[in-house]
Amino acid sequence: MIKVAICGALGRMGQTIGKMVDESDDLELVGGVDVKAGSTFGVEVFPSTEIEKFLEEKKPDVIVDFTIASAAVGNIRAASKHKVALVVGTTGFTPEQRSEINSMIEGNVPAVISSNFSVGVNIFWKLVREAAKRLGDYDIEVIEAHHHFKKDAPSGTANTIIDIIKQEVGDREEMYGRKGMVGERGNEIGVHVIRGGDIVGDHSVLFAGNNEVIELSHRASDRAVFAHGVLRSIRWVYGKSPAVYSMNDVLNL
Ligand SMILES: NC(=O)C1=CN([C@@H]2O[C@H](COP(=O)(O)OP(=O)(O)OC[C@H]3O[C@@H](n4cnc5c(N)ncnc54)[C@H](O)[C@@H]3O)[C@@H](O)[C@H]2O)C=CC1
Ligand SMILES: O=C(O)C1=N[C@H](C(=O)O)C[C@H](O)C1
Repeated sequence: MIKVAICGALGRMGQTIGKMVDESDDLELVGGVDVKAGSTFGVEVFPSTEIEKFLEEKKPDVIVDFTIASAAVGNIRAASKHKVALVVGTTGFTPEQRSEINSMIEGNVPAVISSNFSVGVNIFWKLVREAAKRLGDYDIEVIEAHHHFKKDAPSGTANTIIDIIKQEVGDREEMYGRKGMVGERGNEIGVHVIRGGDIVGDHSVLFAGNNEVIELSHRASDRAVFAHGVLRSIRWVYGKSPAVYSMNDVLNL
């Protein structure tokens, strides 16, 4: 059995992942960490101030982090110090935070980091790359929509979409919305963020040219789609060599 712990255990994703781990035959949920102590699926949740005590007592094989960027950096630091493998889904990192995370992980622990653990989104990203390779002269717009409670914008998935597009078409300015007399469109990437209701996670990319538009879209209907990818990543990362990995490694894409 692989021993699993969850940082953000009492959150939306923490609860979804915890349920799936609890129901699995080969993974054991040994505990969680959250802002306040509590319990989840019959195991203890330690307060975030006691994460090192938690790691020393529960000795997980893999720790999953779905918290908030400012917290995840500290959680990853503790896991790396205690040589615990990582699966990190938290988004909203600054470039500086991402660089610090990579340096803490390299040489210490194996870690799968992804802004989106859905298999479908990882295939969607490949389709976006193929389209961007061939439609660089089209006007490109990125749209994402999420639930009322999401704290970061644009989504980590949308940021990954933008990174992929830039890798294929070259560096372009990002234009977050438009208002007033903005004049003729420039060679920017338009980015539009929708927040409302209980939208799980929708992403679209428009390639708009003369007389045609190609639209690529992905829609998540339940957080279980992310949790499935997380469990695949837990099973994959266990025993791997220390390095930063992505879902491309887990899915062999
Ligand atoms: N990569 C992916 O596939 C996905 C990523 N996410 C990302 O996961 C993160 C969490 O999303 P949700 O679960 O919806 O948020 P949430 O707000 O429901 O849960 C976050 C949890 O982390 C806890 N927390 C805050 N600081 C902490 C700390 N220092 N230590 C431990 N726990 C702490 C909060 O109390 C809360 O329970 C967000 O960044 C979101 O963008 C969400 C879904 C899928
Ligand atoms: O906060 C969420 O809910 C999600 N966040 C991730 C992101 O920021 O891309 C992944 C998914 O879209 C759900």
